[in-house]
Amino acid sequence: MTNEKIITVEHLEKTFGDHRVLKDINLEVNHGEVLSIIGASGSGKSTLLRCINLLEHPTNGDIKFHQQSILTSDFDLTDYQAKVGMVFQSFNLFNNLNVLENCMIGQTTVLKRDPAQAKKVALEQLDKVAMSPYVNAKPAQLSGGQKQRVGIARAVSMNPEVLLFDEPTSALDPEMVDDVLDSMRALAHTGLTMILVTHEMAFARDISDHVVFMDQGVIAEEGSAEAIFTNPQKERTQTFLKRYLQGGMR
Ligand SMILES: Nc1ncnc2c1ncn2[C@@H]1O[C@H](COP(=O)(O)OP(=O)(O)OP(=O)(O)O)[C@@H](O)[C@H]1O
Repeated sequence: MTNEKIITVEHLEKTFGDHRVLKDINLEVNHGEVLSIIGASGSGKSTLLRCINLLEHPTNGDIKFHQQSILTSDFDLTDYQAKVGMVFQSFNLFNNLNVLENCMIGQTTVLKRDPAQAKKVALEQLDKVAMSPYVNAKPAQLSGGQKQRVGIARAVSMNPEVLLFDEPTSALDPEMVDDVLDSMRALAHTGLTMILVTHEMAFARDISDHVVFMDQGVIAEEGSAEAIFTNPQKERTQTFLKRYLQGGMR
């Protein structure tokens, strides 16, 4: 990890109708950092992540990528969304394409890589998530965990600077979760900058450099994984984590 800021969120607000979902969010993510965003359901975690890659447009405030606002009219959104990839809870694979094609299409259309190069990269990344035997399979033939590992291989094939994960294991059967977490752990060890929204507390504690606890649209507490999980200062954080422990923390 370095002190080079990749993403900076300043006074971010997001409102849906008259529902203020995000209130004055401020955040910095450094190169090589793994940031986990935790918090109760509905606290605004996914909305924050979706604002960071502009799947949602912020109502107020700013988001900077390498110190440059991503909200200006001349900002190259396609380029940004290639550099800041996303792994979705619901996989978002193309059902009519096979596994290999799913991992090639962004490379050939957005990055303009030639198909041979795109295939080489896709096969390397599929191998890393143990999906090489399934290159010709269609998504419908795969388990949820397998689909998510393809989702990770597809995202990494784009050679992103930052990878966002929006609850990547919450749609999976419990026995599939560990394989996906192992793939994410391996990625974190490569030094990739990662921001994840997760309900997997033990995993977040294990791999995060920085943890943000959200409550009702605000960052209620943030700090190192050690500080948040072993010595939370705010009562809201303590209550949230206690509830998780009682529910059987993974
Ligand atoms: N497109 C939308 N239109 C209206 N309200 C929305 C929209 N997206 C999110 N919300 C609302 O914003 C609030 C925060 O949702 P969000 O999905 O960000 O929470 P979360 O912390 O990620 O929750 P979970 O852990 O359950 O996924 C919720 O009340 C949700 O209903």
